[in-house]
Formats: sequence, C-alpha cells, structure tokens
Amino acid sequence: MKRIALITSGGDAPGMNAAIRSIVLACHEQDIQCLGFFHGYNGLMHDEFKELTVDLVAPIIQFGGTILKSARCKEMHQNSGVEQVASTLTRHSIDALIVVGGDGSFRGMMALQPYWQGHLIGIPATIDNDLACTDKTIGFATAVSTATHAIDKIRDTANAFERVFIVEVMGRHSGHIAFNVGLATGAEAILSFENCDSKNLEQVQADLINQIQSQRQHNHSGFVIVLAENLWPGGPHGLQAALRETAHIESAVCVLGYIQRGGNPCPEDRILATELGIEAVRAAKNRSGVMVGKVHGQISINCIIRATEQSKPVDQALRLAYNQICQLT
Ligand SMILES: Nc1ncnc2c1ncn2[C@@H]1O[C@H](COP(=O)(O)OP(=O)(O)O)[C@@H](O)[C@H]1O
Ligand SMILES: O=P(O)(O)OC[C@H]1O[C@](O)(COP(=O)(O)O)[C@@H](O)[C@@H]1O
Repeated sequence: MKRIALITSGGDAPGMNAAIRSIVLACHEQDIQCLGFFHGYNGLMHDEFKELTVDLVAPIIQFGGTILKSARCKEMHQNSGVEQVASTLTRHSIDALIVVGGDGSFRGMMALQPYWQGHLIGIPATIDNDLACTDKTIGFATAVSTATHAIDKIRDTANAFERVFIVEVMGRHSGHIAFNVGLATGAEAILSFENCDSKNLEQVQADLINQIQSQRQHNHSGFVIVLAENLWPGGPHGLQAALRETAHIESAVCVLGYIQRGGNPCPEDRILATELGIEAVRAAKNRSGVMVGKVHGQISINCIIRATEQSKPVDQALRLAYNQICQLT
C-alpha cells in the first residue's frame, strides 16, 4: 500500500483532528503517503487536497473541528457525483480511502463501492453516537461533557429563580446525548425518542405537567427538562407554549446547539481517535467496506453496512436508572 486518501465528512466532531494526526503518523511509520482532501466528499469531487505531513499534524490533537474542514455534499446522492469521486481516487492512484464521519458519510462509502476498487475504511465520528458496532463514536464524550457543564450553569439560575427550564440538546433522531446529559445533570425530566411516544405527546405533556406541579408542592428548586431535538412539534418553544397554554406554567428555553459540537476534545475522545486512526491504517492494507470501532474495550472491525443499518438504542441500563431516579425524587 503506497497512498491513502483521507476525508472528514458530515457534522464535525471533537476528536476528528486527533484521528487525522494518528492516521498520518501511522502512515509515516509505514512509508505510506497520505493525501487529505478538504470539505468531505466535495474535496474528492473537485480535487482539492494537500499532502499531510507529520509536521502539519503534530500540534493538532487538542483542537476541536477538523483541519480538513467538513461538509455535506449533495452530489454524492447521484451516480454522476459518485463517479467523479471515484475518478479522482483512481487518477491519484489511491489504494485506500479513510472516511472519518457518521452514518451518512458511511453510506457515501457504500455508494462508492461499485465504482472504485480501492479499500474503503470508516472511522466513526459524530457527537450523536448513533452508529452501531462501536460503544462510542469520536466526539460523543466531549459533547456530553460540554452539555453537562452548560446545564450545570443553567441549573444555578433555575434554582435561584425557581424556574422551569427547557434545554434542547442535539442528537438528530437519537437520544444518546439527551439520556447521558439528563442523568449527569440530575435533570427532573428527559424527553427523548426512547421514552416518549411521539404519537401520544398529549400524554407525555400531561405527565410532565403533573410532575412539575407535584414538585412545586414539595420544594422550591428549579425544574430542568432535557429535550432531544426534533422530538417536540415546534421544538422547545412548542413545548414552552404548550405548558403555558394548558397549565399556566412559565418556562425558559435554552437551545445548546452547536456549543455541543465544538471545543477541545476530552481525553477519552483523543485516545479513542488515536487508537482508531492507527487501526484504520492497519485495516486499510487488506480489508474494505469496514468500520473500525471499539466494543467492550476491544478494537472491533465490522462491515459498514452493519454499522449503519443496525440500530444502536440508548443503553437499557441508562433508561432504567433514569426511571428509578424519577421515582425517588
Ligand atoms: N445515501 C447516501 N449516498 C451517498 N452519499 C451519502 C448518502 N448519505 C450521505 N452521504 C454523503 O455523506 C455526507 C455526510 O452525511 P451526513 O448524514 O450529512 O453526516 P454524517 O456522516 O455525520 O452522518 C453527505 O453530505 C453526503 O455527501
Ligand atoms: O450542521 P447541521 O447541518 O446544522 O446539522 C445538525 C445536525 O448535526 C449534528 O450536530 C451531528 O450529526 P452528524 O454527525 O450525523 O452530522 C446533529 O446532532 C444535528 O442534528
């Protein structure tokens, strides 16, 4: 194997730079040239790249975002776009493409498979943690930590003003961030896809109102609701209006948004990214169509189809812990 191409794609995640660094260092050690293409699949489409050297990546492990930039690329949904990417890879005599990204980016790899003979390797990186075949994706631990610290601060105002707060967290359609952050901050309520029937939100709302009213009778602290994005019609403001209109409950809304995606990666993400980067280069020699992950503390290499198609539910133990805590408080 002489030449590897590398992209970061989809939502940026803290730890992507650590993965880039590790891949480049592993390539250097094995005399493999590493070309970094910019802006996800767009860079492969438009031949926008730079050779990645040890000097270039040496100081980046601690930084969020990605030095290769990231993007979403509409053209990849059409055969002509995929063919263009394949032709760039062929023109540069690339032996393997490593994609650092989420499930969408891996679907891009699957689309590329029929058009390109080189080896395709995925490294899971998304704050949402919604990829199977790995306990955690790169960026998730940092996002949980960032959101936890943010809600700790919100909690001070919630308590001081005895106010209900609705805090929206990211996760697209999965509740990994919501549940982990909700438990870590001692949120009074977690509203996410896994514990709310989206077809019966009226019941969810009625239960929530009961919970708020009964807490009000017993103590005078704040009430923090962690709400998963895309769950409630009209988002957190929709829920805020519903609480006001049905039960005269006033609340404050805080959307954590992109704060969760940025910032320096925590040690766990740096270490995970470093390990997966090294393993990805090793796998690139003789495997293709696989994602390198970590399951129960061990490196695990699985087919990208399985990683993207299989669902990864929020840990049952977390949900049980939340239910138990709710009963005790
Ligand atoms: N079904 C698909 N076929 C081809 N390419 C895809 C597909 N889904 C996603 N991609 C490519 O991967 C990019 C990133 O996917 P996206 O879902 O936005 O982020 P993530 O990889 O973080 O899940 C998309 O912009 C697109 O270029
Ligand atoms: O950057 P955009 O296009 O606003 O996308 C927002 C989405 O990206 C994320 O931050 C990360 O998702 P992906 O890693 O799957 O791209 C989601 O939590 C959120 O729903």
